[in-house]
Amino acid sequence: MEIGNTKLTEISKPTNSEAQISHLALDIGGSLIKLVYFSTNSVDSSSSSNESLPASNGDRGRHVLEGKLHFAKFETEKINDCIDFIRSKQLLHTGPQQHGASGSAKCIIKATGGGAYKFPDLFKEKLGISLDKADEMDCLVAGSNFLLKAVHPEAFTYMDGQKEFVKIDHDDLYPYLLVNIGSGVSMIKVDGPGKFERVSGTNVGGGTFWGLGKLLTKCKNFDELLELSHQGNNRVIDMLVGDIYGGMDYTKIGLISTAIASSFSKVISDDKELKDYKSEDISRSLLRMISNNIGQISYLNALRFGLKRIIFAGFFIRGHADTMDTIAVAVHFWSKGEAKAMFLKHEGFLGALGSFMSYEKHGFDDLKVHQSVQQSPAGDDPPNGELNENQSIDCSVYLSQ
Ligand SMILES: Nc1ncnc2c1ncn2[C@@H]1O[C@H](COP(=O)(O)OP(=O)(O)O)[C@@H](O)[C@H]1O
Ligand SMILES: CC(C)(COP(=O)(O)O)[C@@H](O)C(=O)NCCC(=O)O
Repeated sequence: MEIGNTKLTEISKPTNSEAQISHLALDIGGSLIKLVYFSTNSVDSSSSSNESLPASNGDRGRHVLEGKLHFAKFETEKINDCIDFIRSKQLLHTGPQQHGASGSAKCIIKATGGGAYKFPDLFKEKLGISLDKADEMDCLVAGSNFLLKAVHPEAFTYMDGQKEFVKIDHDDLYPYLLVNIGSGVSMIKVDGPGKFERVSGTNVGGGTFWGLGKLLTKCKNFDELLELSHQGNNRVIDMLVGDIYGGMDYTKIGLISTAIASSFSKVISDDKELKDYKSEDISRSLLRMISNNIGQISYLNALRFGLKRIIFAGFFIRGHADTMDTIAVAVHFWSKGEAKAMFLKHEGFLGALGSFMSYEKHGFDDLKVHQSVQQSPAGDDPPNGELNENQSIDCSVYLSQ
């Protein structure tokens, strides 16, 4: 299936049997840098590679590269690790160059996110590359549409600890609400390819969870904080409806006794200090507070525009059961089951994928990317049951001659 017309430059032929890496694109966010790059073993030639692909009339006479899309991420504060990675993987060796120009032509890499504005000099100085900026919202939407249309299994619902993959009907994809939970949160109404409006956002996002968590616990990294929340009990910190109503539900307004009436409020009446609370409990309360709040604001925005499908993405989610459960329950509760929360396997890479695909608008060749994509390996989740958002994607890149 053709997903986009991507204009990139030609890729130099491999000199050995090693994978050739090319077409690097970046999303440099407030918290994390995300990389997407393509690698191939087979560089064609129109004849040989085309034979191995489902030949449609429009594909005849094109060069075809079969390979994989790879994903990687780094903390933005450790940007030098990212630069070392790009250097060590030789991600720039076969990167985009001006068509017809010599190897010494300017090396340009597509980049989105705030860091594309903040760090151009660093990339120039350390790697000799220029960052070509792609708009963050454009990229998020392009990446989301790509994943929803071309990758299966990718989108799933999560309810009562069960994830269920959803095959999306291409004719029934739009409109939907895209909620990207990064450092902050953007809510985007998507009406079609490249047709969207950022309708809302909130500054209480993934960065808030990590920032407050770092202050209130001894956690040294995000994953540790997230992991702790698994073992925590938020009832120690949060005031529940039952705490206020003597153990009873408030049935008239639809609140059961175990619903959180007020996040963190139990600590007010406790004669305790921060050190007396377990990090596990703090982490869990924090995670539920932030996730529930985002779920509720998302639902309200879906309601504003009559949207039934809400796609949640961004690295805050991390395929984490409690996060997804809280968001899904919030959407279900507030919409009385009318709206559905959906999540993505490659949740954190929407911007980077969109950045990758944005070469079409600024390249020099008429190179087209057809992403006939399967998961690699075929749709299996890793044995520990965790969703592996870093899983590579098999695909084919078609270059017009
Ligand atoms: N290793 C990590 N370090 C920091 N934050 C992480 C990490 N993994 C996940 N996160 C969460 O993901 C958020 C960033 O998500 P992301 O979609 O990459 O947004 P941004 O583009 O703002 O960097 C962080 O605010 C934090 O909640
Ligand atoms: C400014 C941002 C688009 C930057 O994206 P991020 O790095 O957080 O992924 C995002 O943080 C955001 O939408 N913040 C919410 C701002 C608001 O609507 O109040």
